Amino acid sequence: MIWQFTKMHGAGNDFIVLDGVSQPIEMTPERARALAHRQLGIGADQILLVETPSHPEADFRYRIFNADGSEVEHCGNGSRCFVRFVHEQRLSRRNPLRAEIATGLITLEEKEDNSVTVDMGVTRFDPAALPFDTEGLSHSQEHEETLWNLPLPQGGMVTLSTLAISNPHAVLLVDNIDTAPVATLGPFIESHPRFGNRVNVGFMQVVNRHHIRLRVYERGVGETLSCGTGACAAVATGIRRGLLDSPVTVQTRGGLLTIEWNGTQLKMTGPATTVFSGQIDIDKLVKDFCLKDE
Ligand SMILES: N[C@H](CCC[C@H](N)C(=O)O)C(=O)O
Repeated sequence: MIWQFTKMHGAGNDFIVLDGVSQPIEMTPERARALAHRQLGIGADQILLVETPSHPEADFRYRIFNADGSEVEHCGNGSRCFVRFVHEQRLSRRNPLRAEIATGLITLEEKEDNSVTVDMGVTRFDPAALPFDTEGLSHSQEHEETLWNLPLPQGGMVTLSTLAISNPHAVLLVDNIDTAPVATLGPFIESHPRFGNRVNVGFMQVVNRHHIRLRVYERGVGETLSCGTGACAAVATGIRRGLLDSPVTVQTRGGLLTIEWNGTQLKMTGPATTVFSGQIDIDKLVKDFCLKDE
């Protein structure tokens, strides 16, 4: 079966976007892994699927698959590409759009300056929202935020805060993201047994009260150039810790995002870029992909 696709990125976080409204797309973990594979497939951090909604107030359903094939609750950078794609493909001229995600509705708007603003939906701070097993962990309180101390295998511990921007996030404060142990601590925390659905891991450096630098080791992918929900998680955590004031510029390796948070409403503004469109024989791709030695 031939699928039309469009390759896009939001601040360097890259996606394969599929129109599941005009063409019959049945996504499986294996198909997502094959499409996202950097050598054997098209290559991407996530696959974004546009579908007809089931929610009466939504214009479209927005589904997200990580490079490891896992389907997840939200993708912030992807949501900006989602609305750009819907408009460019003339699936709708409505602006702003309402998209149905796993935990409810989000509102997406293309701005005059070509940026995109997204109302990111529900933000929850209780460990059960992730889920995160805090049994037996020491913790401290910093302003509104609870900081958990996670023991490290080699001794010592790492302090993190946790929240759900629909998807699960753990955020660590570091002095300098360029020397942060993202490659070691990232995977250790991402698949730590205390995180029942795994977790995205953000390393945040506070530059001033309106500016942070951020690196994210993403669940199901690894380190990406940028993570939209990770930027939201870092800013919400920083504000609750009394370190930041809204709005905050989030400097990622892939570009700048602006996050506004008033304690309930979380808004993200940033770029969305279309790189190229193409088509692929999905059955042949999966067949070839399965031949590789793993
Ligand atoms: N890896 C994330 C999904 C993509 C999030 C990120 N690409 C963003 O822009 O929010 C997760 O497993 O929850």
